[in-house]
Amino acid sequence: MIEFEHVSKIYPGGAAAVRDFSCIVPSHRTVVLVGSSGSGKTTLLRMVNRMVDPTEGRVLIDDEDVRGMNPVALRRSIGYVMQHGGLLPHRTVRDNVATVPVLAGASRREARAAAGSLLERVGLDPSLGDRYPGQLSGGQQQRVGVARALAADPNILLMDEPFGAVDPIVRRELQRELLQLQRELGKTIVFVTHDIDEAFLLGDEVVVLESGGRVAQRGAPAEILATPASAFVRDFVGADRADRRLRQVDVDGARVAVDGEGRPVGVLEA
Ligand SMILES: Nc1ncnc2c1ncn2[C@@H]1O[C@H](COP(=O)(O)OP(=O)(O)OP(=O)(O)O)[C@@H](O)[C@H]1O
Repeated sequence: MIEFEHVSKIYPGGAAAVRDFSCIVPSHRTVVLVGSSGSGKTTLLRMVNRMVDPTEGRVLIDDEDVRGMNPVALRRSIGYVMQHGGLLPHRTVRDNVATVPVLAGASRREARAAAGSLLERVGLDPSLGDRYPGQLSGGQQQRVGVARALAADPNILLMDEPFGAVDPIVRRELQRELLQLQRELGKTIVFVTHDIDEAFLLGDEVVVLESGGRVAQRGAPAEILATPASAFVRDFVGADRADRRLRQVDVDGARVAVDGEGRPVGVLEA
């Protein structure tokens, strides 16, 4: 479990990036922080692995204040996936995935062998392990980023817009694969995005942020969609969007769901 307890962050000479934010991320669940640019999402995420220390408040992992933990050991024990993969360009894919386990004391041989099965797990042919990151597509690089984050078998995964830089079709694929992985692995995931559809797809709980890390609303996706807490949330989640406003029409005895513009989107089951 991760707990943000009244955290604030004021960067030197800057306004508050985050002000008095509290949130609990239960173990084995996915919490998505969603908000527009500058709402403090990355700052919050980095408080968990101490890449940023809050100016006020505390972050606890399983009831232990991260501030008392060694930052290097902490970072090695938490998986972190960044928007552009963050891969080391001069190391092969296999060595990129093996880096953290080797730093943590695994033998190079063991770690490289484990890297092969991790690549398979994220849907890559292990033969790609001998390439350099620059020789992979954007989607493949992001998969390697996920494999690398999983390499030390962390309980916690931090994901910062991990699928932001790939085209919509590959993005959809990566999202589906993450859902499948999460069903198998049950990590505690904090996922940052500015894409509300991605948030609704992946989050057990979604936290909608306004600027300064202010919580506009939190809850299960269906709750937020059904009862937006403010005009800001209603607008942000597109509650009035035609593709969100479904209704049922009867066609030849079948119940068909159509969107706000009357386009059919599916058939309702009995
Ligand atoms: N190192 C820093 N020094 C000063 N100000 C910073 C620093 N990092 C972030 N900020 C400011 O803090 C605010 C929140 O930034 P943050 O990166 O957390 O937002 P974000 O929601 O992740 O945005 P984006 O979606 O654009 O990545 C912004 O106003 C940003 O300019």
